[in-house]
Amino acid sequence: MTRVLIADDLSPRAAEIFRERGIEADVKVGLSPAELESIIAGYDGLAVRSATKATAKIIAAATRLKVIGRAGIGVDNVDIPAATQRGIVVMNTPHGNSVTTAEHAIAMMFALARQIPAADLSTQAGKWEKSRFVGVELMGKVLGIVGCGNIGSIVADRAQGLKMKVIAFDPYLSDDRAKDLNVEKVSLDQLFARADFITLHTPLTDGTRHMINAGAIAKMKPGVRIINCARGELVVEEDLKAALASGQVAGLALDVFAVEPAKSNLLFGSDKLVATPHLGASTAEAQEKVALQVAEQMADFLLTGAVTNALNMPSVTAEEAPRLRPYMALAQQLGSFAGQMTHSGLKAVKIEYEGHAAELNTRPLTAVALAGLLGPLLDSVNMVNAPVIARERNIEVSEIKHSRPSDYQTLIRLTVTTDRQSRDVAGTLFGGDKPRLVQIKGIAVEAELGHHMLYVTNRDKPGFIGRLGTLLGAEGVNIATFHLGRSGPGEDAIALIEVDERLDDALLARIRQIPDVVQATALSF
Ligand SMILES: NC(=O)C1=CN([C@@H]2O[C@H](COP(=O)(O)OP(=O)(O)OC[C@H]3O[C@@H](n4cnc5c(N)ncnc54)[C@H](O)[C@@H]3O)[C@@H](O)[C@H]2O)C=CC1
Ligand SMILES: O=C(O)C(=O)COP(=O)(O)O
Repeated sequence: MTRVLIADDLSPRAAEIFRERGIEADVKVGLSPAELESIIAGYDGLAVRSATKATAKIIAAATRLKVIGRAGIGVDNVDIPAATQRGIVVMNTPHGNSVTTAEHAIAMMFALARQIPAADLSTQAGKWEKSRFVGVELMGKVLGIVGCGNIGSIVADRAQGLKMKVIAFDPYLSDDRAKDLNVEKVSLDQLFARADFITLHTPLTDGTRHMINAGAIAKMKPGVRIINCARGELVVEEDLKAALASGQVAGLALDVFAVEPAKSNLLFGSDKLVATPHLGASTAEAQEKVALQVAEQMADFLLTGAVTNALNMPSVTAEEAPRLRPYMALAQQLGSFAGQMTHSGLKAVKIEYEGHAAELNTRPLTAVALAGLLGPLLDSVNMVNAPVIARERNIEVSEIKHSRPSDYQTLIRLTVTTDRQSRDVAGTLFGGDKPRLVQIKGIAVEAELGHHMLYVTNRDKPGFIGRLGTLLGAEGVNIATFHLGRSGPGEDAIALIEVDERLDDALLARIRQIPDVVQATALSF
């Protein structure tokens, strides 16, 4: 039975959905890394929020795992390269909590502007310090948004409703999108120089880690207020502490910390700090949405092969998945056929799609063809890691969709170039769903690939088929199907023979001794 582990505090909807779809769901929140490592081998799926760290060590122990689902946005707690290497799909729910998180950033901005947490404490302590808590108005102030993606854009929209002037730094924000958002695109230095409030909404990456450091703070407007509802490590906490002390930063609102859970932190204790315990995504609405989305996405993938919001493989919609399935089988077989024939250094792979195949979402097909190709050469290859492995090994991969008419209604052709030669193999679907090889090295055949095959190339001479059949019969090899092709009378010929068991090397050597045989190979599919 398919089994999923829910390792963080997800809405109960997630477990319900898994169970409704026939997947066993274990909810085990608060496992230590060692506990998680010791049980993860029993699961096909792992659902997390930000607390569980899916490290390379955990992933190495996850021998059965196929998918990690993040009920939320940030995936910095998942070692994606390690997951990819092991062929595990990593998916998130990119929109489910963005409004909620943007609203938290706006709430934090108000909390800073009017010192609401400190005023609340003082008032409830019976102090009535009206003159201590004089705030600043937001209208007309400049809000600098660093990272204007899903959440940043919603913050921009809400801030405009408050009549703030919104400027943004985001290297990937297009001019058109900035115009649509009514946001002024600026450089990071301009943003630092002009903003009264700065709010961070980038992912944590090597490029964004510690971007708010002493050097950056020095470029900011004196008295700036900073809000971070993205990731703790975007800032250098020590530098912010110094800036709060000097007054360069007048207020700081943090929802996220370098080390979480932040039971203690060097910034704690300042009345200029407003802190929340990573609550950005924590509303009933957002949690319901992300739990539902992640469970649906993971169940779809585990049960149907549909891929939504994956960070390390191309998407396959639920409608496409059944249509792509026979093509996946064909692409895998073509790749595997070529891979089993390839013994020297692979240099390039070309995958061509003709007819109906050219109208499909071909990226997953290319990925599966690569997996088929690399599978016989390497351990643990699947469609998730095959494109990465090909890239790492400098194998040039090209994908071509032909709009020209084809002899076949649908055709996939794989051309593999090695140090020594180029070899191509093409296949189609008979009756819409049955994979058939129709061309090998330019020679037409019509072969269904069985579990065990014998592939022979020979010169087309009378008597060859009889001699081969006699030898196989004498050795007690049962022939299931026999397919022949030749480029012309007396020219190159091929035979693809389905046999009940894989032929051993001794028998292959004897087949190679039959006059006119060029090559004999046992293939398994
Ligand atoms: N506090 C919380 O509970 C939550 C925190 N988050 C955090 O918020 C982050 C952003 O989420 P979304 O807006 O949905 O992601 P997104 O991917 O839609 O937007 C991120 C934006 O950052 C930009 N960016 C990347 N590198 C940059 C750089 N060096 N400088 C400036 N901009 C850069 C990207 O171009 C993109 O537009 C997440 O990665 C996550 O870490 C998300 C949800 C809840
Ligand atoms: O979605 C995100 O990126 C978040 O940071 C939310 O984290 P959480 O699911 O609340 O632990």
